[in-house]
Amino acid sequence: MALVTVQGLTKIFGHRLHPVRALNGLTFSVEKGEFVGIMGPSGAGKTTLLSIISTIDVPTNGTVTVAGTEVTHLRGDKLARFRRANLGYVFQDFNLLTGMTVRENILLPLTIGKHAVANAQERLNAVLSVTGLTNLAQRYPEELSIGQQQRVAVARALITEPALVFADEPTGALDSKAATELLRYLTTINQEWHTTIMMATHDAFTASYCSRVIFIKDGMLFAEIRRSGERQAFFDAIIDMQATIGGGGHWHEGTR
Ligand SMILES: Nc1ncnc2c1ncn2[C@@H]1O[C@H](COP(=O)(O)OP(=O)(O)OP(=O)(O)O)[C@@H](O)[C@H]1O
Repeated sequence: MALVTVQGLTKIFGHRLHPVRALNGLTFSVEKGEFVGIMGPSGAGKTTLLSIISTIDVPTNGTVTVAGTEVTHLRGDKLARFRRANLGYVFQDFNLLTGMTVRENILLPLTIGKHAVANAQERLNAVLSVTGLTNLAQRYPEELSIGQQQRVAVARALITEPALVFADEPTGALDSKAATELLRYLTTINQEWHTTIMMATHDAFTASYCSRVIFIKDGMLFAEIRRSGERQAFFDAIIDMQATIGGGGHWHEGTR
């Protein structure tokens, strides 16, 4: 069953005299339980696409349906409730609050949810465990490595048990060891918790952890490839597709 359906999505930025067509009639869907990578050369529209599916921005035309709800027209309280119930966000720069412990940062989305959550401690223990942070819960973000900080951001995204998690360049700030670690945790979350993940990335190594990669160029669907066997073979196929799609050297190619 499709968890996400994107239909004829178009986004035009800017002035009427100088419009920038960031998305140009994109149509695709994502099944429940998929781990989908969004790739494309710089300026292809990856961030714009994720922003619209994740309800941070609105399209100029087209629709996005998530878990049976058309999200493109949600506003105000309804939108806030929908996000809290269904969506989790992981950004490149983590956005952790420095004056709060790891535990407090992770629990924050539940606190914002106004009503007390009965099984908050249970959920906290589960997300700490699945992100390998159980022994670091009382630390402050500045006492953690960059990779551990990014895992706190993942744990925070998971605390509300969202069906769908968005990650925009989640390994962008990490060295290769921390990136590999994070990707293994994301894989576990996807496979054991069946959380659907949509991840924009430039990096072929990062994308090779996905089950499917959608390539966009100039705001349009260019190709998609599915992983069927070993990760290394998928990585090679992604590299080949990057070469095919071109993009004037604007890829930050994975070399790991
Ligand atoms: N707020 C905005 N106003 C005007 N143009 C914008 C805005 N946001 C994005 N764009 C343009 O839309 C196009 C797509 O941008 P987007 O950031 O989605 O691409 P991307 O694939 O994420 O690129 P990158 O890999 O470099 O982050 C680009 O041409 C960009 O300049």
